[in-house]
Amino acid sequence: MTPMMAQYLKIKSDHPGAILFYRMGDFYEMFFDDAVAAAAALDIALTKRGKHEGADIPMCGVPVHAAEGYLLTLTRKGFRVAICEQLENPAEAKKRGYKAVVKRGVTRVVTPGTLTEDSLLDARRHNYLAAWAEIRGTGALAWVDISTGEMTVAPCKRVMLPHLLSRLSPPEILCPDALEPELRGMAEETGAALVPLGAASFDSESGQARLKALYAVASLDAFGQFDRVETAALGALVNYLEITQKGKLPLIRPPVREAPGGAMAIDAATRRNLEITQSLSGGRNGSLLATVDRTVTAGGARLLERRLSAPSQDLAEIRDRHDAVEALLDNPRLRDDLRDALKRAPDMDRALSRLSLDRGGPRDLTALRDGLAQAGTIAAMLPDDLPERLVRAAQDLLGHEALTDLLDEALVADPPLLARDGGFVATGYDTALDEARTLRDKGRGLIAGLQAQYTKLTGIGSLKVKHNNVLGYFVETPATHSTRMTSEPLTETFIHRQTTANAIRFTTVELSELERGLLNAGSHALELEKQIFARLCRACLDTAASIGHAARALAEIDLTTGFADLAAGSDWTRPRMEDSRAFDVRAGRHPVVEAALARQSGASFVANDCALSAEDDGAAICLLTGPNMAGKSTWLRQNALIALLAQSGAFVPAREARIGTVSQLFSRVGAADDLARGRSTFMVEMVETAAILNQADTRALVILDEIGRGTATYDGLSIAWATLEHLHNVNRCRALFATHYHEMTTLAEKLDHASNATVAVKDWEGEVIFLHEVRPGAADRSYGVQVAKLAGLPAPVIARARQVLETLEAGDREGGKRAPMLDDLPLFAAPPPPAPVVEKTHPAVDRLAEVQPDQLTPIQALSLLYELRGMVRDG
Ligand SMILES: Nc1ncnc2c1ncn2[C@@H]1O[C@H](COP(=O)(O)OP(=O)(O)OP(=O)(O)O)[C@@H](O)[C@H]1O
Repeated sequence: MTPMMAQYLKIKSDHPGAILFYRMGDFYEMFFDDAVAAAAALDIALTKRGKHEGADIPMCGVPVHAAEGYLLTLTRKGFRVAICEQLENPAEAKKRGYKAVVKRGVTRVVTPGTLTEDSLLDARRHNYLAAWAEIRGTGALAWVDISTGEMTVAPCKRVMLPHLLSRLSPPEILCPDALEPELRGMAEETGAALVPLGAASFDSESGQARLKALYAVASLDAFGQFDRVETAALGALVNYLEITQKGKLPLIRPPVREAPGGAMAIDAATRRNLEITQSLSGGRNGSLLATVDRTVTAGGARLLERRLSAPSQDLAEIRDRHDAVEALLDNPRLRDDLRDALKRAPDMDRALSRLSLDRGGPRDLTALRDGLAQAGTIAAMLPDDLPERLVRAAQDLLGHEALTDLLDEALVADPPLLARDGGFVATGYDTALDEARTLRDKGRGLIAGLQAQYTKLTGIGSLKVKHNNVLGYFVETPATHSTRMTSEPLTETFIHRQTTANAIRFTTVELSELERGLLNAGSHALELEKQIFARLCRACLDTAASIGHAARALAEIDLTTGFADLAAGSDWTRPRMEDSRAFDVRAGRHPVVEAALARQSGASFVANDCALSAEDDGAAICLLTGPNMAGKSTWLRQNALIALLAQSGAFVPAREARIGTVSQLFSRVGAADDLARGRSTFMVEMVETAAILNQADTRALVILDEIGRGTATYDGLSIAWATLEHLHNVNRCRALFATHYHEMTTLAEKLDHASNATVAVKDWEGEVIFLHEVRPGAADRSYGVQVAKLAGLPAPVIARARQVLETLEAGDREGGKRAPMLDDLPLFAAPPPPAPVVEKTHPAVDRLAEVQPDQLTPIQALSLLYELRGMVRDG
């Protein structure tokens, strides 16, 4: 075995669960199974290199300069990648002996939850790493976004874990290895990679020690009270970061404990149904988030996603948010100015995080310089008679003059991406650097001057002084001059280096000396720039906490301005929030459907009321019936979204709204297939309904859309019936219930707190016209057949359906004789012949058909002729 392969195998054995990117010069190489897996995942060529134990060693590689793209693909596919770098250059290794292998070591393990590079992240979304801990039946989930430094922990029961995961969608979840089998299915459902760790990672005592060390504090009390299981989850996160970042810990803000009951509870199915951050087709387009997003900064966009994913239940907090939106709504000039200024504020959170991990570049420094300068400008724009929330944000933006002055003085306006090549420190900032640069530039000038000197000496006009990475500086002439150049007296000056097909290359003593001087000056300048870079990074990291506050304040101002802009542009209103169980919306609209209608056809959305206030300790249930396509689902969802938007801090698409805070939001749609989970349509529907009936409290808002439709009519009706009774009598919550079972409308008479509503349509010459108006009362019929006709079902099928429907309805009228009547309808009767296409004939032809020529007098015949001609002329 070669010494290099021995080194590879040793390093690989320390990282069994990751693909090892083994640095060899300008490439990261992969070997053995890693190579096979990576070649398939990355669609690159699999080759071989040497033999191990008699068999070929599979190998593949990616160029270092393009590695980020490949890392992205691998992490998206759920792989972890250990980056193994050369820790010395080959010359240093050679000093140890001819056969010495270059020292290598893993500098970082790239995993889906620990990304920081802009190119690997979506700027407008969070990227969370989560850890689940359990101690004697109590559980806690902790999560951190290392690209922004936010870390949170929440106590959580195991049954509620899927809901929390669906809110955060972390790409990677850590868990104690003993729990892995139980959690695997759950992780797969959320699309996360599950990483089992040994029990030691989750030990609460060591967790506490790790956290204390991280924040350099003697006790965690200053950050709040964390119980054992919460400390265990937080400690596991920190431990994992230590392992993957190889001791270089990112900047992490003190953990925030999310109290149970702080956020409106929304489970995974509800999130899917309401298409809050993702549409049913999977993308962001068509979601509520995409429709209401008017933010102009990445931080603002991330905050919006957080707020919509976890609306508040805290009345004071919600009113506070609305106050701020209202103030900016009333001040359009200020709003426009703020938005213009915010557009120029870079993403400081992510820049800071990269700097803390030594992964930053000069552009991260200028992001902080420009961001903090912009923060100052924005603070100056905010008058101090604004609501408390905005005044507080304005204060957080201030106080960074010293750092901005420093960065301003030290950096050029548009620096290069990497610190490696230098060229980012401004002239005039550091005298030693300026001198080194002058020397370097002078050297370049002198070398350029040599060309003229040598042209004169040789008399060869085409002689050039050139540079490449292999030879450095050299003199080149066309090959035709080779004899002259390699004979006396020119050989006294020119030393031959290389002959190519067309040219011949030389060096000279003078050129080499100048080059050495230039290289020395150049590397000295570079060294100085690197030192300055490190100093500037330290200066930024020393004030990291207050930069973080400024970044958060910018996000808050951006979100508030965005909400105000949305309210102004879309005619939204401030909801009146109460500590009650009111739900009274006047002229409400569905923001996403309204926007889609405006985009597609320019049609306007019909606004509808919803009076669903619950009194005393009773329920408030509205049973909605109405034809297919009338707008039932739209109405149901728009009311859920109005509650969600209101508690997120936004205004709502309605003329007026009075809402008592909602604790839990549930939304279910009957019968959506879930083949991936191997459950039948109906099973899914029932599991989800059961979850609501078991959990909904009196402050919940429940939306059930055609529950029961996935089974036979009578079973479905019975289940829907019993479900509604349970919601009314036991859960006693606010609920909207849409159904096609008209039989259920009688329930409204039987139950005290239930009412009927319907969506109006007009029947016009057998065609259905949708009015989209929700009114009190029950629907008379479904118009399913008419809707089917609109959808283009073949005419014979429609005709047959009408026939069946009439028979069934006749049976109903005669008192439940449904079955016998159906028997009368031969099931396999030949389909009725297609209705003959009746072409409308001209009235003149009809008139002519009536004529009996034998009974006409000549005069009558003549006048008939005139009459017919008249009819034809009139058209
Ligand atoms: N208030 C409204 N104003 C204008 N158009 C509307 C309104 N409500 C719904 N629509 C339009 O009608 C379409 C159908 O609405 P929706 O899906 O809510 O009907 P539905 O009654 O639930 O139908 P089904 O019973 O077949 O599921 C929507 O896609 C939308 O284009």
